[in-house]
Amino acid sequence: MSTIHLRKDKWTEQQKQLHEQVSQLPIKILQIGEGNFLRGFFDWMIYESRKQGIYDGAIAVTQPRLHGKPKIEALAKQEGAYTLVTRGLDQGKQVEQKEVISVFGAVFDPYEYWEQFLALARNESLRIVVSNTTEAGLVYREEQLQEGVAIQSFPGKLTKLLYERYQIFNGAADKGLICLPCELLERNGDTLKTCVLKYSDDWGYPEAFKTWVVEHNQFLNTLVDRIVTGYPDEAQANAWFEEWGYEDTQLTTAEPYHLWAIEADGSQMEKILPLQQAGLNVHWVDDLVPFQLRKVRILNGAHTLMTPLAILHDKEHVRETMEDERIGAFVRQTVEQEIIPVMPMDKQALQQYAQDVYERFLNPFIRHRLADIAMNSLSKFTTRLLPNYLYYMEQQQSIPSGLLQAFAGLIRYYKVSQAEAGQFVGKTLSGVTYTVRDDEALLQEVAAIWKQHEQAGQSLVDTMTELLGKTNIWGHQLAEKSPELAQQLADIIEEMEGVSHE
Ligand SMILES: NC(=O)c1ccc[n+]([C@@H]2O[C@H](COP(=O)([O-])OP(=O)(O)OC[C@H]3O[C@@H](n4cnc5c(N)ncnc54)[C@H](O)[C@@H]3O)[C@@H](O)[C@H]2O)c1
Ligand SMILES: O=P(O)(O)OC[C@@H](O)[C@@H](O)[C@H](O)[C@H](O)CO
Repeated sequence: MSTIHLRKDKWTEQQKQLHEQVSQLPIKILQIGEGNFLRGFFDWMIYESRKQGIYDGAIAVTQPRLHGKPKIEALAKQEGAYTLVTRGLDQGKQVEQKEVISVFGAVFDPYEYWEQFLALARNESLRIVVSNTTEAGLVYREEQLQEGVAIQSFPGKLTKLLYERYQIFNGAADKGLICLPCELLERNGDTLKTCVLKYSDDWGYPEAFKTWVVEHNQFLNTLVDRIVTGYPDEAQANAWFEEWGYEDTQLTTAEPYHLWAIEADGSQMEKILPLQQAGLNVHWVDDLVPFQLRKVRILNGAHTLMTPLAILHDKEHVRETMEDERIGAFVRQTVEQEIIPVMPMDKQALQQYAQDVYERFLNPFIRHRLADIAMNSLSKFTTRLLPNYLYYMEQQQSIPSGLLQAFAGLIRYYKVSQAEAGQFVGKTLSGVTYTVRDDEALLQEVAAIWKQHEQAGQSLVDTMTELLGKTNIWGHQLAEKSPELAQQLADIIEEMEGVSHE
């Protein structure tokens, strides 16, 4: 069967027209991240705005990691066009909508085409930089600046791009960019700005440049919310391809619900990015914190809570996990009794939000793979659940048993060994192999610690103590901060494994 770009006869007239136009439009947006989420969220929003004739820019999309090359190449091969299927319940009504999205005016690998990346700096139309590189990608990591060699990290690449732009336009006030990071980190815009300034210091960029960065560029704090489930299972994908008359390796699926809260002056921003005008659920707000706390702690917190444990129990999807009597109840109880009580907000509204979230998790049309959610679980646990755990301990003077259980699940999930270069595998409680995706250096560290337990006979408690001592993972010296934790985790893991105590 032919791929999507070879069967435009199967597209609607509007889709064909918008696709033909996109290569003629000025590039107004640089997108760092080719993943499912941005394609099912931001790119869809731009497409919706284009459809209504209220946005006339194209996006240059690049991948944030060297090894994302195959994906960006696959997207480029199909002329940047891909299918998005939105399925689920929308205000109680069942909806299923299929759209060929076409918003990319350039699709390229920035590592191979570094000059093309830097050339974006001199593009006068460029206004926005949008990113989603997961929490692991929005970090500062020391890097050397080498002439002609691509910067590895996302914030590093952005710094270099901004510096080029600053030089080309002599620090013109109107040439600053607006960054819209979508990474689920609290105050993601502030974090990005801090990284840019740190790289500027490292690379000896002048103070005047840093002033320009701060005064004439915007690093907006944003909070995204939409469950984007990516490529569906093979049977569903094949059934659709049969029906549509073309194949699409970049097909992605999403729920109808979407929300984007952005800390910015909406009256100004809508002139540049008319998202509210397009009828999208976008909120320009003065204070993102309430949106942030509610969503990251409850929705993402619940995902982070359930994922390692559910995978260890051979579950594959969120819905079946929520439907599982034991794990489903564990998730609800932990959210309601350990997460919500320590949040400084109206508890009743939070409990209602949690109920809505469970409904979204139970969406019968969505198959949200735990394996996808599991990516970079170490940093997610550290940013989403660990602060909650520590705060609960301090505030309530007791152990939050659900969060502790989730912590033990996380650590047991990371009982990995290196299968081949860059690939780390673990085994579920019933012995099924799974692959863990996380920062390679961290995985190596964790695998080395588990190896001492597995092969050198180190006790489980000592192994836990060593793991808890890793401040680079937890941001705290947990072994010292909470001396009893190693024993508690070891007990839970032993119980999980079915090892009886003497
Ligand atoms: N899929 C969703 O429903 C959804 C919704 C909201 C937020 N998110 C966030 O998006 C992330 C997952 O993205 P996705 O669903 O598009 O998955 P994906 O696997 O399709 O894409 C992940 C993207 O992040 C990049 N990435 C991963 N690790 C990185 C690292 N260490 N450094 C730099 N880049 C890295 C990948 O190259 C890719 O571009 C999660 O962190 C999640 O919090 C996802
Ligand atoms: O990788 P995470 O944990 O940040 O995100 C996985 C899911 O929690 C995430 O994809 C949610 O579905 C999304 O954040 C909903 O808005």
